[in-house]
Amino acid sequence: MNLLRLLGRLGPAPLRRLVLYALGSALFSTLVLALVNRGAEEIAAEKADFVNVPLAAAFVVSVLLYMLLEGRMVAHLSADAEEVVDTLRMRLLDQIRRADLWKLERFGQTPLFESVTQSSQLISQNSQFLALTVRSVLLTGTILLYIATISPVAFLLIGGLLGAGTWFYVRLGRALEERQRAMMAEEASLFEGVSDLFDGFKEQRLNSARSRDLNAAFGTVSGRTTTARGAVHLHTWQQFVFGECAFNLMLGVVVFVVPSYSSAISAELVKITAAIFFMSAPVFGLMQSLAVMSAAEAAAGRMMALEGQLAALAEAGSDGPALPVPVNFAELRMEGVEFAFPAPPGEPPFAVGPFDLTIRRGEVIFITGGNGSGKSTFIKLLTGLYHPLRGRITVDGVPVGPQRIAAYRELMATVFADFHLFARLYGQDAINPVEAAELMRWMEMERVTALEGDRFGRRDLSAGQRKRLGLVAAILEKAPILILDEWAADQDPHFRFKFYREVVPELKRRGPYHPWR
Ligand SMILES: Nc1ncnc2c1ncn2[C@@H]1O[C@H](COP(=O)(O)OP(=O)(O)OP(=O)(O)O)[C@@H](O)[C@H]1O
Repeated sequence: MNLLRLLGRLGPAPLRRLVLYALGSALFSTLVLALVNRGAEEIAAEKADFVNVPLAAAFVVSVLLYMLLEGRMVAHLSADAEEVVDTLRMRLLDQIRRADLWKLERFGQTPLFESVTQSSQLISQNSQFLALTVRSVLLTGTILLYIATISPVAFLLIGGLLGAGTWFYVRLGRALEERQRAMMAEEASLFEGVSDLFDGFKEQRLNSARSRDLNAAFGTVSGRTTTARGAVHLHTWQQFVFGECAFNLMLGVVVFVVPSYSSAISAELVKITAAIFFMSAPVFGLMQSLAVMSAAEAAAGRMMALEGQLAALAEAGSDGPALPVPVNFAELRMEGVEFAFPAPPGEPPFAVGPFDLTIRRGEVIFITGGNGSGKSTFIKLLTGLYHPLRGRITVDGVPVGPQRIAAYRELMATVFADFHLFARLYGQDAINPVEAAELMRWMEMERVTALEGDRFGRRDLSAGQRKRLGLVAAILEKAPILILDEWAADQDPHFRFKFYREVVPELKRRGPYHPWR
């Protein structure tokens, strides 16, 4: 069981606690049944109405203890489930954070979004059903043992019938899992469709034919999702009806068939029948919770599988001890650096390099080339985000291997062509407000927004304005190397002129550490 495996990650205590509470609750629940049977037996024997006070008191105490243990079990399990989901979610986010860019780009975003949001929510919402499952299994077991004390033959018979019913039920459950997997795949396509609609909202709004066509494609995916969901609901219901019929059949066999063959059972038939009725609560509860929990089970399986897949996205050699690179370096060198994207079927791969290049401290370098010539790919290689297939990068002659790559990247502040402006300037603790205000003025942004602490007041800005904030943030990083990918492309003619004639020369003159005030 994936959920139990997941819970086991917190150590043995939560599982032990779950089983102990469930066992206690099952024992007191069975005691309630035994006391009711005993009371009924006494009334039948005395042939008179009377209250056996100690028996009634034991009954009340058993009910109270059963309720107390049940409440404790669910409370602990919910807290443990939240903890384990939180731990796993943070681990997945950590793995994503430290993944190799190139491998992550190929992996895609959909399974990551799904796991971090939908799957973790499914597990949190349905954790109490795990408690119900464990308690129901144990309660069914303790009632069977109670039946064994009344009649071993009935115990063997009911146990055998329950075993056979469970076997069929589990087989049906496997088919349900298949249908759930198909449903999840359709839901992932639906999710991609919604993302597409948002990303291309303007384009579809401007062209009615495109909008209709998109809607038709969306309708197909939505229809397939509905069919897949319908199949899951139908199968869940069929499985439940099968379980219910099988249980009632068992009751019928015990009451109508067995007495004709075994006088041993006939004598205790009322008590056994009462026990079977009592057993219906945990058995139906179990069927219900298994049906609800199968989605959470599958979600737990997906999250744990994703953990394994993300482990494969980790950067090679990133686990070793981190080594430094010279921060006050004189030169950075690319020696025979080559890289290639895997080729689409029937096409040659796109390859760049070999690059042989020396960049000296204080130099300004422009990289030019046509669209698709590989400028951004080169920058990803230069920043150490992509790893060369061949060749190496050195800093003052020190090769940047896997153990120095983290320190090497720290040398760079960047504004990529598709840069992202974070809600906060994460990682910049000591922002000088005077410097920040001066840079905002230089970027002609002081009337638009301001840096308030480590946040820009507004982020709903034009592409060119956002790039100017990106440049402010990058300069404030005070890294030895500043890399700007098509920075001026989004700027108006006035600021583009200022950028090339004033900003770049001034950045070169001052260097990274000169205060801005
Ligand atoms: N993640 C990727 N997977 C496969 N191929 C890619 C990937 N990223 C880029 N490419 C391919 O690499 C080539 C170079 O892309 P790159 O973005 O480096 O060009 P560029 O010079 O920056 O172009 P532009 O001036 O248009 O921004 C393109 O043909 C592109 O299809």
